[in-house]
Amino acid sequence: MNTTAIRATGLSKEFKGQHGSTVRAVDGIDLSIDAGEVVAFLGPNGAGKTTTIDMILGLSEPTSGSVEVFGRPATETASTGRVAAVTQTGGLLADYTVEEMVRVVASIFASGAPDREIPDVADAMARANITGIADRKVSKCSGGEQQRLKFALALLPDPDLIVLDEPTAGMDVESRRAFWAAMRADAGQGRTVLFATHYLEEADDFADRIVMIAHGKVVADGSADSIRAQASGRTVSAIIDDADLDTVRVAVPTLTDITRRGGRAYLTCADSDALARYLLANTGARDLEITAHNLEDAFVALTSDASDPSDSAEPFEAFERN
Ligand SMILES: Nc1ncnc2c1ncn2[C@@H]1O[C@H](COP(=O)(O)OP(=O)(O)OP(=O)(O)O)[C@@H](O)[C@H]1O
Repeated sequence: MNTTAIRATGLSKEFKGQHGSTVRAVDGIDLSIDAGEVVAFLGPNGAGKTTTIDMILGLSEPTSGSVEVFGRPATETASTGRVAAVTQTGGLLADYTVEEMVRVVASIFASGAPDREIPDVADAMARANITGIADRKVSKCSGGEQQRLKFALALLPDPDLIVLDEPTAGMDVESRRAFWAAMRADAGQGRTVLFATHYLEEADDFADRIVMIAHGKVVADGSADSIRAQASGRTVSAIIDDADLDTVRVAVPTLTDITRRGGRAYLTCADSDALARYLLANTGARDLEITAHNLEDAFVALTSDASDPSDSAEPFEAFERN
């Protein structure tokens, strides 16, 4: 049986805005995350990711609704050492070396909870891939190295849940890759991982499940593949003549788009299987190809559906692979 790591019910958070207005940063989120899942919170700027994460970490209280972590209110679980966080900024001492920093935090853990196992400094450093920079001053570490150091610190209490708020924001491609390589090496060992990101490919590459958030609401939830399909179906392309295309238009009312490019027709439809069957059985269409829309298409479609016209949130950031 799966254990539930995080359960949010009607989770909402309001802030006071300018001129007495109210900002509803999180707007009725229902979410259940099982222990061992690796989940990405994907959403544009201002979507409500950080506000939700802060409530999961017990750093702020919901205005309404609730969030439980391992079956207890998030604010209680926060003090148990079962949850650790990697934040974007702060938390490091510039004059220490990397290893000194890890040892200091490990000793704080050891003295604060004598009944817990003594943190294994060497193991946390190896997992976060910072053993090779053990003697480097924190102030001399790149942004990516500092994030890996924070990751090592987060691993010290051997938490059951690790929460990362845009851990690779502002990193170059190499640093981002090294960070995720360290994360990946640690995943798959039963730890629950929740990370917020703007980067579509990061969510696609690393998460088992993507929870897409826009305007404080969950607009899609599933594997990257299911979100691609959910957003706008699939495209069926084929070599087909105009007369056959006319019959398809009439016979398949769920067709949403037809374009012609380079001798092929591209047909978009919610039920690509039914469309393909029709084309093969009733027309002279040949060389059929069915392609899922990419995650960027899905992201734009889903977040713009939930959009507030007065809001000018950036859509997303592309992720450079090379
Ligand atoms: N302390 C606060 N006071 C007032 N408004 C706030 C506060 N914190 C967040 N907000 C607003 O709540 C909304 C959600 O913000 P949040 O930081 O959770 O989004 P986000 O998805 O994490 O964005 P980003 O990707 O830019 O970090 C935004 O409109 C933001 O301006």
